[in-house]
Amino acid sequence: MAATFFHQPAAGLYGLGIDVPSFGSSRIFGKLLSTRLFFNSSHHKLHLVLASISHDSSIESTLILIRHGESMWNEKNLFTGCCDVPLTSRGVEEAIVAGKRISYIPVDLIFTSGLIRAKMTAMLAMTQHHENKVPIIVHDESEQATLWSGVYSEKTTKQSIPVITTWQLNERMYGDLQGLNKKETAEKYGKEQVHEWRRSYDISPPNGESLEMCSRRAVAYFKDFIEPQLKSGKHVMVAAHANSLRSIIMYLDRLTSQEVTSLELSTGIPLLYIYKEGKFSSRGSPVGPTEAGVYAYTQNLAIYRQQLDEMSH
Ligand SMILES: O=C(O)[C@H](O)COP(=O)(O)O
Repeated sequence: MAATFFHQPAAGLYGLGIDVPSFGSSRIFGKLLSTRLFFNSSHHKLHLVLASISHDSSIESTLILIRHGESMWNEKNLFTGCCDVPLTSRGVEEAIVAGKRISYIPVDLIFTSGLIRAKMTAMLAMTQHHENKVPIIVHDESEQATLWSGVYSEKTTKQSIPVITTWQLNERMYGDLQGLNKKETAEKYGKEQVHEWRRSYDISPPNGESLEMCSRRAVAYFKDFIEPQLKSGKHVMVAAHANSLRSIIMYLDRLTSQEVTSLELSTGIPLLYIYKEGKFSSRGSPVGPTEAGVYAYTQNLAIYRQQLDEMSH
């Protein structure tokens, strides 16, 4: 049995992870049952999370998932994976348009990958939000980094949105394909082979991560750090990548490994989910700054929007 302590101060989460080997299994070390004990400092509550979590039926929270805008390697049609390249000017524009589309959807907390294209997308999108809160990247890589980035005004803190960056939401590691041209690679290895590397669930590109491997870290992170926030009523935006998001959507929409192969995500299109009574429901994508889309609004979102409008008049 192994116990690990972990913390995400910005998310108000401290945890003790205990891995218990499942006895009786022939692969005794192969399967682990994970128990987590969470201390949610913002709510001063201790949560023991064992397999399932009790649901507060009054809580409704929103989850926005957004793939980054066009990157400079998307434009050149290169396999990018974990290479850290910025947005093109078109990608910047996409992020701003995405921001307009979600400008009336509440955001209390932002998670991004560790890669600049996702961070840029989140920050640019938030410049359009009607609540005018300031997204601030949390630096907790060392004690000193935490100390030196302290904010000492309660009022300013209330007007801020913590942005938590984490490698677990990074794009799948594309192995030996990183930096290669997608079209040329298809010509060299055949369209079918390349399609298999790009879209199959459990086949990995040479020396890279399959979607299944990517989902093991991205979905685990989602369950351990993002879901508890939604369950406590926080509204969350996640800015990440085609494949880390495909794996999270596979989990949220309960897609099979077959169904996920045809899931494609465009750059810069925000997707909205509502968390309520222990369930996630997809509400599609908000259409624009003045229109949320027929399926997007819940009553709570409509009230939030009305309050923002009243504040600005
Ligand atoms: O990493 C990349 O090249 C893209 O962001 C995603 O690529 P894919 O569509 O080949 O999975």
